[in-house]
Amino acid sequence: MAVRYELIKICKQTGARLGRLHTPHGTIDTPVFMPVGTQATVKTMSPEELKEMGSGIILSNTYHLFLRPGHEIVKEAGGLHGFINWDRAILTDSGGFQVFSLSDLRKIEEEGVSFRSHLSGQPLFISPEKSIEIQNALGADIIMAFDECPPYPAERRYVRDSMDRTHRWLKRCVGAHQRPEDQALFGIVQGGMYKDLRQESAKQITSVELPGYAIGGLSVGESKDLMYEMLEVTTPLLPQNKPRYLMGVGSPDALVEGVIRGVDMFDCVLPTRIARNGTTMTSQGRVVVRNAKYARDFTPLDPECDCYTCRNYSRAYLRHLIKADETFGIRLTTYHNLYFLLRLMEQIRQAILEDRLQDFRDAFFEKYYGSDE
Ligand SMILES: C=CCOC(=O)Nc1nc2cc3[nH]c(NC)nc3cc2c(=O)[nH]1
Ligand SMILES: [Zn+2]
Repeated sequence: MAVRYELIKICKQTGARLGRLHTPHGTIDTPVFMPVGTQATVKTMSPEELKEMGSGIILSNTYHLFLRPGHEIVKEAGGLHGFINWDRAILTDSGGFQVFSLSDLRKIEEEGVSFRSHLSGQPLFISPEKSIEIQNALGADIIMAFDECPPYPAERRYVRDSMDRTHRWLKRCVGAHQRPEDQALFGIVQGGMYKDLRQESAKQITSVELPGYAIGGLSVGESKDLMYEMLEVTTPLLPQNKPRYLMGVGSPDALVEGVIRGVDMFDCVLPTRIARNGTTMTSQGRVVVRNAKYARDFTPLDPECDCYTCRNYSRAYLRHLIKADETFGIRLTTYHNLYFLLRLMEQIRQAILEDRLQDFRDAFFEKYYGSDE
């Protein structure tokens, strides 16, 4: 079995799950936040720093690596693990979402998706079989089925036709997968913002026996309340003994609320993306450290954080580096933001263990958002 999920405990206050994900590259405690390394690197972080902050699994994007350097080169390097010198777990997406969101899409049809490279403009084509071929070459421990994430908002008819095709594509992915014993293929539930379609998609996707299931089509511009509503009708239909992965979600509130609604795995570019413009997440809420008010603030970024950044540097220094566009500055804010989210997940896991996740949520929201959101 490539990837095995072990359910450890269910929080009596919320129903949230504490688990362990056993993979060929180590065991990961869940709920887990996965740093995103789009082009085979978590921007500005070394593998050693990611290990130091406790990350056991990172994400890389199939679309980007297919375009550059090409999956054959990565395969010759020994797969992604050899290429990036990371001996812990890796998850790759199927390329679906990036094709729709990055390239100038030409056509979606039963066979696959035609598009132009956002780098060279050259016409390209990805099918479920091609996506699996690329992911088999990249060698990630967890790979994703090729799906369509419908735009938001979208007509019911469009969502229904798209999700039916995603179900047909899943079967083609299973058929094309060459290494199921080494790489765990996850299916992806769709259904847009239509509760009945979500339930039907969950039933269709879970009718295919797989090591894990993802909840797609969310965090695409809908309100958080609508996203939570869709989670509430979807996760109860997913098998308890398999991991649930909510893609593209990573703000502190959405992580806590997602765990409370039965999600085990998350990924998001937010912490690394906002770090690059000097915005950080701290125990007292967001601190935009590039703001003038921090020019003479010689205190740590987050007084409650024991990360490398907070132990060694002041807000004034971080502000200076960011303003001066010094690379070291975004390394320090990136390190802290990732550390903050990984520590938040640790606190969430502890709260589940002690059956007090709702209390933790309320206290955390009060401190981070200043009001009970
Ligand atoms: C990324 C891991 C594996 O995902 C896939 O291979 N396909 C896929 N990716 C998504 C990514 C998303 N990001 C957001 N918001 C930032 N929403 C997303 C929705 C999807 C989705 O429906 N499908
Ligand atoms: Zn810190």
